[in-house]
Amino acid sequence: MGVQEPDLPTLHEWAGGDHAVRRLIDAFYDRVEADELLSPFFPGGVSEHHRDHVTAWWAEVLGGPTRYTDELGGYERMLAHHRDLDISPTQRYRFASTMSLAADDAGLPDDPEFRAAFVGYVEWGTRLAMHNARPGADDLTEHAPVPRWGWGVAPPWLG
Ligand code: HEM
Repeated sequence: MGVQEPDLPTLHEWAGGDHAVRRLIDAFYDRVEADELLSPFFPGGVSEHHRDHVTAWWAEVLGGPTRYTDELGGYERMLAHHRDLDISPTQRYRFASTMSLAADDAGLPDDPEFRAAFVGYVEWGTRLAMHNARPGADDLTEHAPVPRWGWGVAPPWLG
């Protein structure tokens, strides 16, 4: 999974590295904790443990360190966490649009190329999450690599 883009910075580098990804995830879950559609998924709030693990997932997806695969259980652990969550289309959309707002909160680069790649992954990932979360689903992809997202059709403007 993932397009080889050897001459380009990774999305992780462009975003500002691990610290920027952590700022994104904190901004996102701070909003989730206050959201009437999303907070019920996280009774008692979103733990440090969860924030750290999801940061590792995102850093890896964006082309950074592979800690989620190497130390945290990889795709299979992510899949296990979404099984049977029963995510509605309205909740999926709220999740995706909240990620976009969190990217602003966290001061991630706002160039159109980065944001297009970012929301492309958010749209893809949330739709897969909703699919994987159907109660009793028995047709899921059980094993896969953690995805590595790229710039797609609009690479960064490097002058
Ligand atoms: C781009 C989309 C998504 C990504 C990248 C993502 C990523 C992850 C990851 C990596 C975990 C496991 C964390 C760990 O290892 O401990 C997780 C858990 C979880 N996700 Fe997602 N997720 C996405 C979409 C969603 C959506 C749309 C919802 C609900 C609206 C959701 C709700 C949850 C919940 C409630 C857990 C924790 C479940 C538990 O602790 O048992 N996720 N997510």
